Amino acid sequence: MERIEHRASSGGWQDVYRHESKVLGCTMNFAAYLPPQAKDGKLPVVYWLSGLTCTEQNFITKAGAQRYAAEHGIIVVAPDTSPRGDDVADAEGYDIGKGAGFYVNATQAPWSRNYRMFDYVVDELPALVESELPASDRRSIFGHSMGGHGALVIALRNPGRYRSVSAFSPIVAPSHVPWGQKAFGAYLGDDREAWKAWDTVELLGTAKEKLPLLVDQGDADEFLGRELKPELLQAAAEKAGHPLTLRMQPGYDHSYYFIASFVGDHLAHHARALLR
Ligand SMILES: N[C@@H](CCC(=O)N[C@@H](CSC=O)C(=O)NCC(=O)O)C(=O)O
Repeated sequence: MERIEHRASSGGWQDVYRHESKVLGCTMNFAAYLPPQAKDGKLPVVYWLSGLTCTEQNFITKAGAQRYAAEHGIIVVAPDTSPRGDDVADAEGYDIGKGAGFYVNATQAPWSRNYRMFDYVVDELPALVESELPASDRRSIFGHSMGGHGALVIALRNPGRYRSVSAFSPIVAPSHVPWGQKAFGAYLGDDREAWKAWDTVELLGTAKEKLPLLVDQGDADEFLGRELKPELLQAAAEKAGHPLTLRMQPGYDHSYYFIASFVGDHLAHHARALLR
């Protein structure tokens, strides 16, 4: 892999790397914040998954996470949100195609050729990070909106792989909301049974590991009633006896101003799990 950005930040380094992804069949960028402690040995890693329209840049330039990662001594890795490049399938609209990979493994043409973000985030990216950076195999995961959905689904489908999970304004029931129905119909096809394996509220009923979920949701979020529906997560967690801390945050919208306001709490949550 090649380092394409290298900036001093909070005593460490905010880097961006470029590499050839075998899983996605294209060239990908990902961001990695290396705190000052990284010069002394391997550190745990928190993976951040961004939302619709994002690249690896949104989180590193808007969330202000570097100072908290430096305080705790954890690496933060933020991948792009879809495969990229001129040969990769795309479609009209910000909520499908490039920038909208939904962290699934697509089964339908033309998407199935490149859109395998689940395998990329779960396997290929950590293998690369843990071999090329001073990173251990202690992992946590969090994300926002489409990326919050991705973080929750990935943690629930991979018991034992992550020490903690959290989300900002996640799409908790993609099978039941317009963003998810559009993406899943395209990437996974019309059989709604196949969608259940990629839907947090469905997965909670059969989860093998009761990893506690931390979720922050702004009550002034413009997508709250139509796309996010945290009440469905609350009901599913209660029914399954799955530990959930759902914090409704008064006055906050869907933006990175919201994420920046609480990212310190989320990194403290992950540091407690990763460093004990
Ligand atoms: N109206 C926007 C819709 C896209 C948007 O709001 N994207 C969010 C994530 S939404 C769910 O995944 C985002 O993180 N945007 C990037 C940012 O830096 O704020 C549009 O049309 O673009």
